[in-house]
Amino acid sequence: MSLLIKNGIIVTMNAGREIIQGDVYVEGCRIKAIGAALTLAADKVIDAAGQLVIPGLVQPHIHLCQTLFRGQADDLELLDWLKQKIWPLEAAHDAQSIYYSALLGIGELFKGGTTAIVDMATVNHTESNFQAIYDSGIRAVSGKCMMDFGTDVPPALQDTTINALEESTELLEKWHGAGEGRISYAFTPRFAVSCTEELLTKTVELANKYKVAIHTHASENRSEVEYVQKLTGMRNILYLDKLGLTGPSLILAHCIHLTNEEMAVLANSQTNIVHCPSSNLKLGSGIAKIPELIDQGAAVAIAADGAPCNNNLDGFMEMRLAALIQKPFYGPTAMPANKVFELATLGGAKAMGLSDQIGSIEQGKKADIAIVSLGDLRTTPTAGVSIYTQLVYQVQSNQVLTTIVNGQVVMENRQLTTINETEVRQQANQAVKRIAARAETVI
Ligand SMILES: Nc1nc2[nH]cnc2c(=O)[nH]1
Repeated sequence: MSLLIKNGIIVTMNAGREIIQGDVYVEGCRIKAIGAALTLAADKVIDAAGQLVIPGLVQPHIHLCQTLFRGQADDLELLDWLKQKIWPLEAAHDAQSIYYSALLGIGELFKGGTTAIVDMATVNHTESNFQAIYDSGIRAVSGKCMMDFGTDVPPALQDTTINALEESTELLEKWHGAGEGRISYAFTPRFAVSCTEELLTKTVELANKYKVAIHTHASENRSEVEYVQKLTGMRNILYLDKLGLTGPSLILAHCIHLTNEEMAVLANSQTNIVHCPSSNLKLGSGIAKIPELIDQGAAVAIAADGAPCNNNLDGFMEMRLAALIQKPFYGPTAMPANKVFELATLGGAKAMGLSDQIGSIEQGKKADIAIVSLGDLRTTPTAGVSIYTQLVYQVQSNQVLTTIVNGQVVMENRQLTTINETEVRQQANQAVKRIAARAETVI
């Protein structure tokens, strides 16, 4: 299958950050040629005249299993939000509800131009989560959430250490590399609050053995950090570092409450930090010191987190917020639009360990692309306006017309092609009622 995207404004994000007026030719899953007026025949031609052709957004911290809980857990701080709402709801999931929760999330992500994610599933029915990832066509790193500790964790979500690791390894063996390499496995211990030292240590051993990533939450909330300090006698990041949970194959969500020493550890080890501005504001967690981390050379990406702490999975909203929230602290020059767009594309690709595959539109890279209309009042005028300004401050996700992952068109003219939107909405509405009845949580 070949695809020719014609006459677009191609925001390449290549090393020279070239913006090229022209065409992108895709063969199979890869970008084969970029240039003005390519004369290659293709199975399918998309006219992108006057539209932006951008690398798909990469969001390396999502909880697809939580999409079904959107709107059901407002106005709580992290640990109460987990204990009172999210854990009981996750514990009440069944295989079918996970499947539709994931498809609901992925459909929303495609409609907002996100082509790749790192996802933390829940403890049970992880197969269904992977099945939805597989069926939808999204590029994803995902893993079974592991928890083996904590009095407030519902029994249904608490594994033994050995069980958490064995089940994760079985899933890895089945799903790592599936979908022609579109799917990767990551070990995903939830956070230091609900994982024993043994689980974390063995996770590192297994991740090294299988050469896969580890994804976890870290230093998101003040009480979380205090709890870990009480438990271990150490600051959270220093504890994770001691156990081997820092470095380029680590993807740490949030990283808000950090000492200078912890910031240096993260930057020097090239640990991937995923900034989730909406979630951090909504849960009242705080504001990560992203400009300082960037100045120290840290690896930073941007993501929406799960639906119940956001309540959207919208990469454009996250970019805008990531730019705006730092300016009162660091001044208006902090987080310029071109830098923010870089974090949302190349930064995410790096976090996923896929810098050589995605994050930019370059010959030989995987065809993960979004086509964005500028034909909207909010993106007018265009003359003299930086493309990055448009993308970060003005474009809204409903201006994404077409989304392509691995050369497959997963949304065209705002119609999803791999997901039946009507069915997913119906199933999601039914499933959430089932879960409510089981969860004994007021929904
Ligand atoms: N935002 C967020 N933080 C967490 N920390 C541990 N679990 C979670 C979760 O599900 N969401």
